[in-house]
Amino acid sequence: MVIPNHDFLALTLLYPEKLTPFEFSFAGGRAFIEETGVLRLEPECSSSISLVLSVGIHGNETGPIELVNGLVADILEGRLSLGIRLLVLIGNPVAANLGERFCEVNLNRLFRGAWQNHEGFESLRAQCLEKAVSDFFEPVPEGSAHTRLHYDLHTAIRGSAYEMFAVYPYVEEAVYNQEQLAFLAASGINAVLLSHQATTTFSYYSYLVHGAHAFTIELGKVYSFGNNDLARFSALKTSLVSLLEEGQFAATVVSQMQIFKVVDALIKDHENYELNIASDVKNFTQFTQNYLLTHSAKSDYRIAQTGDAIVFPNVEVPIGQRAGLVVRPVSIADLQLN
Ligand SMILES: O=C(O)CCC(=O)N[C@@H](CCC(=O)O)C(=O)O
Ligand SMILES: [Zn+2]
Repeated sequence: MVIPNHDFLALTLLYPEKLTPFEFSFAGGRAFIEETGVLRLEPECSSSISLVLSVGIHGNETGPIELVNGLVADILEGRLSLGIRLLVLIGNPVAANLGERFCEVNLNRLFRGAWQNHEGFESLRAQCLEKAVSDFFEPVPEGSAHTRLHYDLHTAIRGSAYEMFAVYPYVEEAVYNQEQLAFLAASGINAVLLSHQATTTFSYYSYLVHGAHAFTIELGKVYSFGNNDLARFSALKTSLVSLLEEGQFAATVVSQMQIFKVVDALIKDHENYELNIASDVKNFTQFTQNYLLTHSAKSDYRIAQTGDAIVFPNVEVPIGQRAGLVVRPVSIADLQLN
């Protein structure tokens, strides 16, 4: 059996919950469907890079799914010659079929075993995705000369003043990887948000548990299937093609990237929690000191310093979860790079 029409996305959406594993050969390697939405591609040649490309962790974030599905078809049809190990994951096919961010619970809050506190499809899926990543990285010992990578591609609910940006998972020692930042810059990523704490996101899981260079990458605003302008991802596509074919990291100067640190996480603390911004306010919109950003029966949040900005504002979350981040620009010259 092969993937009909080499369309991994169509097969995944046809069998959104379960798929019997199968394997087949393609020019230059062997392909393994391990589960629905889980495709491992092993090149014939030896490789010192293992890359996880995950998309659709939020089901309605379709642009990255279409981008990566095109790359898979290019590999299977011989237009792209695979030179590295690759695991492609379509995260939440059930929610993708519904055009929803998630069904019962946000999948990107369920990693590092947090799925054990929940039931339903997303809980099972987080467990399945963790296993897929563990199995994929297992043959390449951590700390060897082998590079483990995980790029988790998303799109944001709102537009962004920096259209494409990456979330750098929390790094306790605050030393950031220059080669990865240069790769992101060459891929059209304009800004990087330095995470301030441990989380239960997919990229943080791969960083913490598997020692991978791992990032959540936001590729502009969310659109439904068929309505994405894939030309907007052309810089990322070019970088990914040279990584997939030659194992080379595209690079450009990082000095143009805007770096942000997190000042505060806004936690929804009451049913009537309000964000004092219009629905079309973009990510990275800045405020002046003392601006009343959030209000609830339990708390008020005022901007501490002019220039502080909002990212990921969203009050449609359960009480206790993040309703946004307040971030502050920092100079890249002040970061410790290795
Ligand atoms: O646009 C939004 O409000 C959310 C976009 C999104 O899904 N972002 C990720 C970020 C994950 C991270 O912090 O690494 C998420 O909220 O899961
Ligand atoms: Zn997302």
